[in-house]
Amino acid sequence: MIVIDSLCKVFKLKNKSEVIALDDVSLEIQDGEIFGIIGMSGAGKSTLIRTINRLEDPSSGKVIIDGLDITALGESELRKSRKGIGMIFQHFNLLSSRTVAKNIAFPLEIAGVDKNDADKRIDELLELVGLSDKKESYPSQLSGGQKQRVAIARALANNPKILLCDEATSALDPKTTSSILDLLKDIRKNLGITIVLITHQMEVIREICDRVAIIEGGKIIELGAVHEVFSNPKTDTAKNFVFGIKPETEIDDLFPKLPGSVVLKISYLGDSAKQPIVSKLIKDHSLDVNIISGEIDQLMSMSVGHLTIQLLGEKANIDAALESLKRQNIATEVIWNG
Ligand SMILES: Nc1ncnc2c1ncn2[C@@H]1O[C@H](COP(=O)(O)OP(=O)(O)OP(=O)(O)O)[C@@H](O)[C@H]1O
Repeated sequence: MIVIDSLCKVFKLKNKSEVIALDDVSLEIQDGEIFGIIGMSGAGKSTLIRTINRLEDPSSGKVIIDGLDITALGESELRKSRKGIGMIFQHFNLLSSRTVAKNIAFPLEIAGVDKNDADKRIDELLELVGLSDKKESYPSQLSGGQKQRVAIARALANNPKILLCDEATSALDPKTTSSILDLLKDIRKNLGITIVLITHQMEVIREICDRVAIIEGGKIIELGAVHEVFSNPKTDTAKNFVFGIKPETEIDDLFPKLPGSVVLKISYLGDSAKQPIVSKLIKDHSLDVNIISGEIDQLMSMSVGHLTIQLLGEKANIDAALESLKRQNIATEVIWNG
């Protein structure tokens, strides 16, 4: 388990001013979990993930991995414990003068692994990432997705228990992103390792994460199972990530401003996503329903539906409909009340 306890990071700038990149962050990440950290640019994502292997030293607070306080380690102990943590990056960071095999060999050489054992391990890793035929290629001869596969193989060379992914798919097109995310899912399933990733793409969180933390201004502002955050985002930032950054004025243009009508966003989970919610509203409460927008997100574990609808009818019927949605645990947010 990774325990991040009251972590703060303050960067002191040359002009004597300070930037608070992490502000009292506490988190627990379970073994075998795929944990996502999402935030806008400058929110503190990179700083946070880099404190887990101490590429960045925190100003205060602790990172404890399987009971070992990483923040208290000296250089040589840190080097040893880093073997248990692999990392991949947005721009792959491969050595351009080395072949694929030699890139993967690099951490094995540093760890002093015998040449025969290293060769065997390289072949296993190439098979795992589906690149056995590219063993003698150079990075410049590979596509972005293939480069990230080499980086993943290299990160896994010393059998780490944790894989840190720093915007690992941000430089890739959607199809390649999907194939890399599938590979990460397989790696978790087959090797049981813990994956911590940072991203600014909600699709990444949706496709592979079990839990997500939303970070803003160096603070965790929302944390929970992905389906919980998707079905009931609480902060404006979370809503923006979940619903997409659609200016209110854009939604405003999509419905007639009829007096007495109410416009609401509803989000519903799993089994309720399969219920005929709209037709029940019409039948049970004698309302007319105008559908303004809607989509269903397929998450790792379940589906979450989002609908923006306008209810038209008697006020008492609208109130009763809102009550019944609440009783069914369907998250609702009134965004316009005529
Ligand atoms: N070495 C540094 N020196 C000074 N300030 C820094 C340094 N590294 C990061 N910061 C500042 O700390 C804050 C958090 O930066 P960080 O890179 O962690 O954010 P991020 O969420 O990863 O952003 P992005 O998605 O743009 O990479 C920002 O205000 C950034 O300018």
